[in-house]
Amino acid sequence: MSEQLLTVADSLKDRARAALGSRNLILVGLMGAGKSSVGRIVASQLAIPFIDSDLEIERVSRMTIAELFAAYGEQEFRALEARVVKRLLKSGPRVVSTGGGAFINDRTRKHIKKGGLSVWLKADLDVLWERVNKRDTRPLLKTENPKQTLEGLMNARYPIYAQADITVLSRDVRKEIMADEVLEAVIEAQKESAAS
Ligand SMILES: Nc1ncnc2c1ncn2[C@@H]1O[C@H](COP(=O)(O)OP(=O)(O)OP(=O)(O)O)[C@@H](O)[C@H]1O
Ligand SMILES: O=C(O)C1=C[C@@H](O)[C@@H](O)[C@H](O)C1
Ligand SMILES: [Mg+2]
Repeated sequence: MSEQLLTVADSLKDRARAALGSRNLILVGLMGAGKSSVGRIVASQLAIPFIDSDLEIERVSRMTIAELFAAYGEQEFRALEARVVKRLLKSGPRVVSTGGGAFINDRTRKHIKKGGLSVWLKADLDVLWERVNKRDTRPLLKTENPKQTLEGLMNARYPIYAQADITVLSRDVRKEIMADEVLEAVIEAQKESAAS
């Protein structure tokens, strides 16, 4: 990388870090959108802690998400998710990647709206399907036609994800590029809110 390009990359991180301040950055969106993998890179670029709410739920419960769904059902899982997300957002700055249904739950969405800047990683069906069909760990997709189920979730959830502060299109490009686009969007959002 040339010296000039290095400077541009550094200033992107620095400017995004300054724009975020002490707020949390919370990634929302459907399964496979890249919340966990892109979130981890964004946190490392900003040099702030990264936490994945699904992993935190598994850590505190000492069960996998699939086990939690099987043992207690989705409603109990959502109640636990709401408590965990609320706690994770108590202090900042952090990057918090949420589970796909977190922002859809009214209680959890309130915690997210109050707890920082939310970013929806929005992807189309084929991108999501290409990514999620490789693993069968997601309880909501254990259906006869998981691609159709995913499409149904998109239709039901996209109007709600659209309430996030920022939307970034999650495409078939390298995760590092997606992370840079999130940083750029954070800077833009701060400029817009300062101007209004
Ligand atoms: N930009 C990308 N390019 C290629 N592969 C990607 C990209 N983003 C994510 N992936 C891959 O897609 C899969 C799903 O990504 P990830 O786990 O980050 O999604 P998620 O939004 O956290 O999903 P979930 O809601 O199920 O936790 C992973 O295997 C990841 O490596
Ligand atoms: O989209 C969803 O509702 C979910 C997504 C995953 O991240 C997990 O939180 C769980 O499998 C539920
Ligand atoms: Mg994830």
